[in-house]
Amino acid sequence: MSTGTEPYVDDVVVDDAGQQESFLEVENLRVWFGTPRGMVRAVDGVDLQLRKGETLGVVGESGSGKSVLSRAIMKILAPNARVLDGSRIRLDGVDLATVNPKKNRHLWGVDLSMVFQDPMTSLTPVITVGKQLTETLRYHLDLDAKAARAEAVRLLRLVGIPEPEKRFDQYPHELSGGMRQRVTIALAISCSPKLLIADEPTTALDVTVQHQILNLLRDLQASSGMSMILITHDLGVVAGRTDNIAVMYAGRVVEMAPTRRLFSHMRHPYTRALIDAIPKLDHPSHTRLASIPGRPPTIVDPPPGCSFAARCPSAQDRCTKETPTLVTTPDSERHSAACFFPLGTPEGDVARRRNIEAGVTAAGTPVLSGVTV
Ligand SMILES: Nc1ncnc2c1ncn2[C@@H]1O[C@H](COP(=O)(O)OP(=O)(O)OP(=O)(O)O)[C@@H](O)[C@H]1O
Repeated sequence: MSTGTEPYVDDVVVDDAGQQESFLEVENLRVWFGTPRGMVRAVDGVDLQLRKGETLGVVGESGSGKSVLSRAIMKILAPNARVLDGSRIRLDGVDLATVNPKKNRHLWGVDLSMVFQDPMTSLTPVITVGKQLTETLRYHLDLDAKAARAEAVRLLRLVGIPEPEKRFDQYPHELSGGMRQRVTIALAISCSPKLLIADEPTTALDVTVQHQILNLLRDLQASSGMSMILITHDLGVVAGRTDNIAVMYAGRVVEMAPTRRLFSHMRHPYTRALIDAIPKLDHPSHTRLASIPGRPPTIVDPPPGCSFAARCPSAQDRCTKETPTLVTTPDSERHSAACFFPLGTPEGDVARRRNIEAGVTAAGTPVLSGVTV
């Protein structure tokens, strides 16, 4: 596995072609939750960009803030959430903080749409599949009953539901889990959203159905040109299906890069640990992330320093005192990492080698056996 710094020809081409404006811009987003234990810093200074028609994968362990990030973009945060001053989310040039509650209904469905892990979150159990679709279509697109029915059947067919006329009159519980998720996708795309957020859309499904649903999302994205954020624990899911990947850890993005580049030139030791934990890279779409030794840090009043320092084989004294920010890599302006000792740099390689030889990091934590330079 190369962690060298030489630029990839493909990546340079992507960079050159990538001068178009960002469609979604998230800037210094901080979402904290008031709890009896203190302030939970679920999202703590996230910067992201997504261009029109692109798919961004957001990957990280449980609790890293992926869902809170997507809910902040959708403006559906829990009541105890506090979005801190200075946070900014712009969609197609519009600052979402300036969209008033009345206009949120237009935002949901027409501009932004979401597919959740559990289809029953988005489907109402006591209303037929067809009625749920036609109500959405009539509300947002002002279609009459006949046109809405025809469009609903077309959408059910588009998402691969057999005998859509028959399914139209069925209730969600009469469908399999995979079919229910197809219905939620039909609902989510019914008003041609500009951005679709799919939050762990296949976690509740068996492997074969997972593939079908992910491929369906990919095909719909490609044919419609919408932008998509695919949130997952599963690096295999994002490996073949995204343009860029953002790796999240403890409420922050610690690395962001074009997908191929992230796998070949990862800079952050956490990204490397995630990739190393995959048993078979040649079959990534079947592979779930293995857990990384140690536990993510507390996000209630976190100590100073890099949040990954206690688990990081490259950690130095500095990492426990100062918090690294995302810095663009010298060889690709679309690749950034938040690390004082990035992989593939002389200082990063020296730090890692020294720690491995000593068996302990300068931050005082043991380096586990099996970790390589
Ligand atoms: N309403 C809330 N009140 C307090 N803490 C919350 C609330 N919602 C989320 N959190 C906390 O915010 C952190 C980030 O949660 P989030 O659901 O975004 O993680 P995630 O990366 O999506 O994890 P998973 O993959 O398990 O869903 C977690 O520590 C979670 O417990």
